[in-house]
Amino acid sequence: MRKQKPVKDSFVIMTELVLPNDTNTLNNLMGGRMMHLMDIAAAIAAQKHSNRIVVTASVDNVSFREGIRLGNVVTLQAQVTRSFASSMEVHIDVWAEDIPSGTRIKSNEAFFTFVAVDQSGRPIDVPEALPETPEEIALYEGALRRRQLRLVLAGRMKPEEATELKALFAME
Ligand SMILES: CCCCCCCCCCCCCCCC(=O)SCCNC(=O)CCNC(=O)[C@H](O)C(C)(C)COP(=O)(O)OP(=O)(O)OC[C@H]1O[C@@H](n2cnc3c(N)ncnc32)[C@H](O)[C@@H]1OP(=O)(O)O
Repeated sequence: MRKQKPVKDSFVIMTELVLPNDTNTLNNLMGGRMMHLMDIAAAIAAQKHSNRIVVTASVDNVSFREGIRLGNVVTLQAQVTRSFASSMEVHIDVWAEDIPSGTRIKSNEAFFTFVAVDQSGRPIDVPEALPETPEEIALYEGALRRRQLRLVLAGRMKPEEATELKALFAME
């Protein structure tokens, strides 16, 4: 039987200060720099779940809703939502805080997929993920649908095999 682990055991919180080297000419945090931070935080969550080396397989849509300013404190919170055979979906929330004014805004969120690999880079099975809270259960239940969508978009699944997606769009 596959080992089981509560999703909360993978929780990661990472805090960074936006410095001049991280910004564009408008003093906003550059998107690529933010993606880098998100990749690291989400990868650590996947490693905590799998106790394995992980590689980033894909990143779902990331929209930059609000610019993050020079001097802001960026907080990233990542947690595994569900695991499949060797892959894990990780949800990540990004917050920006301006400490002098006491304001804190949610900048963006995203889903990353990581694959656990052995020393030769071959995919290897990971523990099952157990959601407990209502929020964790909602993310767990949506994960199969999101997996099918990203695999179809990556050309790794035929649309007709995406049963969860078909059910979503099925008309009475
Ligand atoms: C020694 C330890 C030190 C630790 C110290 C601490 C470090 C502190 C942390 C810092 C960590 C930084 C982490 C950065 C991590 C990178 O940036 S890694 C670099 C970027 N990523 C890569 O180079 C990955 C390159 N791609 C690959 O290696 C292979 O395509 C993959 C992803 C392993 C898949 O291999 P494959 O042979 O195609 O395998 P296949 O059996 O078809 O699929 C395996 C799984 O991948 C899934 N998959 C494949 N493609 C996709 C896709 N496009 N979308 C979603 N899922 C996919 C499949 O659905 C399948 O899932 P399961 O059904 O098994 O659950």
